[in-house]
Amino acid sequence: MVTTPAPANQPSANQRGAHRRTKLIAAIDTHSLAHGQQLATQLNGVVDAIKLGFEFTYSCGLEAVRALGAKQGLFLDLKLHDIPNTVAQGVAALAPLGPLLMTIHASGGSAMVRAARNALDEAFSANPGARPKLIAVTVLTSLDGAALLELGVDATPAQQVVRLGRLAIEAGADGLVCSAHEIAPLRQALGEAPLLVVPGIRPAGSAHNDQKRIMTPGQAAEAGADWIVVGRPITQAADPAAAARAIQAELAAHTNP
Ligand SMILES: O=c1ccn([C@@H]2O[C@H](COP(=O)(O)O)[C@@H](O)[C@H]2O)c(=O)[nH]1
Repeated sequence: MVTTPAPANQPSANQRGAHRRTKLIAAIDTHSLAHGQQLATQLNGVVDAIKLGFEFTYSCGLEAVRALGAKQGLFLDLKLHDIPNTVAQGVAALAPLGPLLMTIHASGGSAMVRAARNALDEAFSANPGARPKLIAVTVLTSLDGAALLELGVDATPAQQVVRLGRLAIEAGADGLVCSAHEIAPLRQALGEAPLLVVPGIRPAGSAHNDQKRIMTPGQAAEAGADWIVVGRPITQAADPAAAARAIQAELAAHTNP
C-alpha cells in the first residue's frame, strides 16, 4: 500500500480546518447476552457503531455477534495474532459477520498483515466496497513505557506505535489502533490516509481503570482521531445513552463545522 508522507510539523486536524468528524464506538464488553442486547438497544442511534470483543464473542457466540451487528455498525475487535495462514483463514471466516472494522495485531508481522488483507480482498472480490476495513493494533493502550521495557522493547510507546503502524500500513492494513497520544506522530509519519481508531478514552473525572495512555474525547477529537472507542464510562454509567450523548456533544464541540 502506498502511503503519503505528510509535511514536517503537520498541524492538527482542527488546525487544518478539515472536517474530520470523530465518530464514537461503544465497547459492549459483557458476558451476558441480555445485557449486550439491552446496551445495543439503548445506544442505537446515539453512538456511531458498537464494538464487540473477546468477552461478548466468547461468552455469547458468533450468532449473537451477527444479530447485534446486523442492527448497527459493528467493530469486531478480536485482535487476531497467529501465523499468516491461520490469521488469513480467521479473517475470512469472520468477515461474513459484516463488520465495518476488524482487528489483527500489527506485532504478528508484515507477512501476517498482508495475508489477512489478501484474504479479505479475495473474499470481497465481487464487491470490494463491502470489505471490512482491516485495522492493526499497534501498542495496547494499557501499556506504558515500563511495560514495553518489561517486554524487551527499548522504545517509547510513540516510537513503537509508529514502527508497528508503518509496518502494518505498508503491508495492507487500512488503519491502526493507537492511543490519542500517538495520533500526531502517526500522521506525521504516515499521512492522512490510515484510519485511526482510538481507545483509552476517559471523560474528565472518570476512572482510568487499567488504561495507561488516555485522553478525553475532546482531546482525541482535537488530535484527529477518526473513531474513539469508549467502554466502561458508557456501559457502567447509570444511564449509558446519556453518557454516550455527553461524549458525542464533547466530540461535536471539538470538531470544525
Ligand atoms: O489498545 C487497545 C485496544 C483495544 N482496546 C479495547 O477498547 C475497549 C476500551 O474499553 P474501556 O472500558 O473504555 O477501557 C476495550 O474493549 C478494549 O478491549 C483497548 O482498550 N486498547
